[in-house]
Amino acid sequence: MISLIGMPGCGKTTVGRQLARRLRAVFIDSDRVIEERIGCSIRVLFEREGEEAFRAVEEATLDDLTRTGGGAVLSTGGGAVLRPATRMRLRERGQVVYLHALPDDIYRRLRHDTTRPLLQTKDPLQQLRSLYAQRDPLYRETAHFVIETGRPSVATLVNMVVMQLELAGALNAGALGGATQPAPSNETSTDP
Ligand SMILES: Nc1ncnc2c1ncn2[C@@H]1O[C@H](COP(=O)(O)OP(=O)(O)O)[C@@H](O)[C@H]1O
Ligand SMILES: O=C(O)C1=C[C@@H](OP(=O)(O)O)[C@@H](O)[C@H](O)C1
Ligand SMILES: [Mg+2]
Repeated sequence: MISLIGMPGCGKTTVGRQLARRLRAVFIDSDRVIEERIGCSIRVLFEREGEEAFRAVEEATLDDLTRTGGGAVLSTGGGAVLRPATRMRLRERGQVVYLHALPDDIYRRLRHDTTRPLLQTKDPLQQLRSLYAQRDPLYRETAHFVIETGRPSVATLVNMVVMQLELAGALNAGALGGATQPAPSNETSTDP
C-alpha cells in the first residue's frame, strides 16, 4: 500500500487519485470510506458528536484499510497521524509519502472551502499554522518520503512520487503488499 499523508488541502486526495491511475492501482480515500460507514458527512459527525468521535472511527477505518488494502493507493485525512497506533500501522504496512505544504499555500487554496470542519474558524490561517506546528513532526516521523508541494502541478507531483518510489525499489513486485488492479472501475470512492 502507498499512503499519502499531510495537512488538509496539501493534495492527498487529488494527487492520490492520479497516482493510482498511473500505477493501475485501486484508489481509496479514507474520508470517503468513513462517510460511507457513518452514513453522513464528516462535517455533520463533527457537529453532532465532536472531533474525538471522528478520530475513533478514523483510527478503526485506517486499521482495516491498511490491513486489507494490498497494493492500493490510500489518501488519508490530515489528522490521521494524530493517533500513535495509526502512525505505526501506516508505516509498517506500506510506503508512506508526506505531501509537504506550508500553511500560507494551503490557505490560498482552501479559503473558500466549507467542507473541512477544523478550518471553519474566524482565523483559518492561524488555525493552519497551529495545526502545522503540531503535525509537521508527526508527518515526518511517519513518512518514508517527503515531497515538496508548493508550486508543482498535480501531474508533476505524481511524477515526483513515482520517481521516489522507484528509486527506493518500492514499486517492485510484492513491495506494496498486494497485486495492482486496473484503476478506473475500482475506485472505492470519489470526491464530494
Ligand atoms: N499541486 C496542486 N496545485 C494546485 N492545486 C492543487 C494541487 N493539489 C491540490 N490542489 C487543489 O487544492 C484543493 C485541496 O486538494 P485535496 O486533494 O482535496 O487536498 P487534501 O485531500 O490533502 O485535503 C483542491 O481544490 C485541489 O484541486
Ligand atoms: O486535518 C484534519 O484533521 C482533517 C482533515 C480532513 O481531510 P483532508 O486532509 O483530506 O482535508 C478530514 O479528515 C477531517 O475534516 C479532519
Ligand atoms: Mg482529502
